[in-house]
Amino acid sequence: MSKVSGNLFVIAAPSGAGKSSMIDALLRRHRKGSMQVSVSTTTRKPRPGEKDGEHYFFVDEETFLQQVDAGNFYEHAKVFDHYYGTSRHVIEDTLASGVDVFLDIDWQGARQVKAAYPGVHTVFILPPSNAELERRLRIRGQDSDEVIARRMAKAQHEMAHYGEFGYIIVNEVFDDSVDQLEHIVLSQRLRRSKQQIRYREILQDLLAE
Ligand SMILES: Nc1nc2c(ncn2[C@@H]2O[C@H](COP(=O)(O)OP(=O)(O)O)[C@@H](O)[C@H]2O)c(=O)[nH]1
Ligand SMILES: Nc1ncnc2c1ncn2[C@@H]1O[C@H](COP(=O)(O)OP(=O)(O)O)[C@@H](O)[C@H]1O
Repeated sequence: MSKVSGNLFVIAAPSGAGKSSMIDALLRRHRKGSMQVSVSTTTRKPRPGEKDGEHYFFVDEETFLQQVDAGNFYEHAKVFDHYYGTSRHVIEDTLASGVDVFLDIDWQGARQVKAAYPGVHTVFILPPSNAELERRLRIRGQDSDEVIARRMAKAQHEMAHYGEFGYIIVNEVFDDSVDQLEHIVLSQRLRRSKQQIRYREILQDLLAE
């Protein structure tokens, strides 16, 4: 029988809640390549320090829409002013190779993935308070006051959809939050491999008769 396939996780959060730091910390705990974050394609411009193919694949709008027409995206959405999409073949090939995949996407993308792939596990990360969210956006030091005010307003839209997610993590104490995320990922992996072993046993019995 084929190898146990990877699990698919959607991880969403308002900007500044700590999602990237948590995913990075989890990947550092599991360096053997058993988990990976999908790199999305976007029409937004790269920020200083962002590398094409590492943070995003940066394309213009025409190229993005051609890729939509060609069916290259597993899901795509316009998030405020820009298009974002998840590459179909990367997801399918990576999962088939037994690696768990994390999608860092917004609530609109999460809805599409749930419809296309009912086995997906969805996680929403919340900050402990609005004041702490704003503080984290400030300590990150990337944005002006105006951009921070915009992100805080966007956060309200994003957080309104928390109820559509299967798991909620309130990222208060950082290491505890990474533990919770790790627990979700590893327990789903164990569940899947147990299931697969059980199927194997049943099939062996059935085919032997
Ligand atoms: N639907 C969808 N959303 C995405 C994708 N990639 C990124 N996003 C979301 O787009 C939003 C903006 O991301 P980004 O431009 O990196 O800005 P920031 O997260 O606000 O710093 C975030 O909510 C991301 O989770 C994708 O492939 N599909
Ligand atoms: N639990 C936490 N307590 C305090 N600071 C945190 C916590 N989690 C993340 N941070 C900090 O908050 C800022 C935003 O985190 P980041 O991972 O960039 O957020 P996101 O990817 O959700 O936009 C970073 O400076 C990060 O170090």
